[in-house]
Amino acid sequence: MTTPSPGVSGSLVLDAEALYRELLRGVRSMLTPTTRLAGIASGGAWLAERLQKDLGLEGPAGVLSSVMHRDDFAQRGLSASAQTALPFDVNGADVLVLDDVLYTGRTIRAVLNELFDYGRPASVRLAVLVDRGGRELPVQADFAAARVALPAAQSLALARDDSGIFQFQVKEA
Ligand SMILES: O=P(O)(O)OC[C@H]1O[C@H](OP(=O)(O)OP(=O)(O)O)[C@H](O)[C@@H]1O
Ligand SMILES: O=c1cc[nH]c(=O)[nH]1
Repeated sequence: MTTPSPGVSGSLVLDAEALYRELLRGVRSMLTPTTRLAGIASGGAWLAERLQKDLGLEGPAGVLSSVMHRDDFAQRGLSASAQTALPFDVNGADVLVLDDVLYTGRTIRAVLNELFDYGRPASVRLAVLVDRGGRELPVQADFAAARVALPAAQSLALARDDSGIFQFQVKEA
């Protein structure tokens, strides 16, 4: 699955800032007056925070942690990543979940469980910077700024430099 997208060319060249601009465009087109943003810790939380500002939305974006519902909790245990913080009533909310990378879909399954611990949203949608394929669960993004086929031996994570500019870090597993 490889779809040419802004910021993606050749084997693997990802311009995270170009992808962010594409994500901003996509999320803007998805917004309704009742949409609430919630980013998945940690990469998705930075994204949601920046989108919240760039879209001129009031208050902080929500943060969702996958930690308590991960299916590999027994191996990983509690990590130091951010805790869930949802500055809105989840009951009846239209939640737009943000993440940097969608891979197996296991993180999304875990954060949906986390979200539903806080209430019963009216709707939940998902927007990501990169869908790298490799799904192990029936999960899909409503919007992906790029779709690339990445070898299982590589991992991709969003990072920020000191001035807040996004970069992708590609690591060999
Ligand atoms: O679809 P999946 O196979 O679950 O993978 C995608 C998740 O993996 C990465 O998070 P990671 O757990 O590495 O944490 P991080 O955001 O703190 O880097 C990424 O940020 C996604 O949240
Ligand atoms: O629940 C989860 C989330 C991400 N990755 C996993 O292996 N399990």
